[in-house]
Amino acid sequence: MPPSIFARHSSEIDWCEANYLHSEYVAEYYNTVSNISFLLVGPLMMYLLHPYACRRTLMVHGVWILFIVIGLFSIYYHMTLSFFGQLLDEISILWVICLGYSIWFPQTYFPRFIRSRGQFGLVVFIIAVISTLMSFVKPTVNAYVLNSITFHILYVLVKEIRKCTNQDIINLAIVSFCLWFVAISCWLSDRFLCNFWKRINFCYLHSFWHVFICLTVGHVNTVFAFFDAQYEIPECNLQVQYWPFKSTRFGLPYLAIAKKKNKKHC
Ligand SMILES: CCCCCCCC/C=C\CCCCCCCC(=O)N[C@@H](CO)[C@H](O)/C=C/CCCCCCCCCCCCC
Ligand SMILES: [Ca+2]
Ligand SMILES: [Zn+2]
Repeated sequence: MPPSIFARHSSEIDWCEANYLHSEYVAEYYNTVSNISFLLVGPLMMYLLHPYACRRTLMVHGVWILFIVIGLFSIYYHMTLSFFGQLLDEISILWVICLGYSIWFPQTYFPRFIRSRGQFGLVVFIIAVISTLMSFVKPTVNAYVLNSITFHILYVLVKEIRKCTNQDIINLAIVSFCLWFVAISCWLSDRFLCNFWKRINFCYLHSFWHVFICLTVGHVNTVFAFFDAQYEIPECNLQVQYWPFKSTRFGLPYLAIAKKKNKKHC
């Protein structure tokens, strides 16, 4: 009988960190614990982006709720290394990317046959359903396909940054790129250079990936939310602020809507 998809180690991927070293219940301890970053950043971004979400769409909160879900599924996956955990982790990433695209993908790049953001969202939804079904076909390639979507995000980012004159946003885009570069280097290195890391007894790069990709998403989201707000809610006064030190450029960035007189707030 084939092993159950819920069985421990039924996933075909085993990350570099040694298994069951710190607990008999948790396969990869640091890879599991590092997902706390998703559970912290998700609710915090929901709180910080509430004024923007009220003005633009409450679906923005959906992205961060799914972000928390990624963290929870990733905890389950690294605790068990089960095939079911792997699929939950990857499918939740797919859906948060799709929701992100349907909210923030700039209208100027919509294909010609699409006439509104609603139609675009429907097309993205259909692609998400088809991709979810396809993710069962060859699960080993899922993570690579998901990572390659980043190149399309980068392409759109570069096109928008070329038109941008706001130096804060340009800096934020550069920081986002650097964070992503560190994140993907950790992911690839953990995947392909594990023997080297084992030799120097440092097998924690996948947990670093969790933290850096979490920070990348917080940063790049602020850049796309800024572009989007310029197009979609031009009447609003936009400001990039940082948590917890509002007036510095250090911390977690978010898009704030500066209050204007005679405008209704939710
Ligand atoms: C118009 C653009 C909209 C942009 C929306 C971007 C929304 C991205 C949201 C969330 C992605 C979070 C991914 C976290 C993964 C955590 C779980 C994990 O580690 N899973 C691994 C197994 O444990 C698995 O192997 C990873 C698979 C690949 C994930 C690919 C993530 C792509 C993230 C894109 C980030 C944008 C970078 C932009 C660079 C400047
Ligand atoms: Ca392992
Ligand atoms: Zn992971």
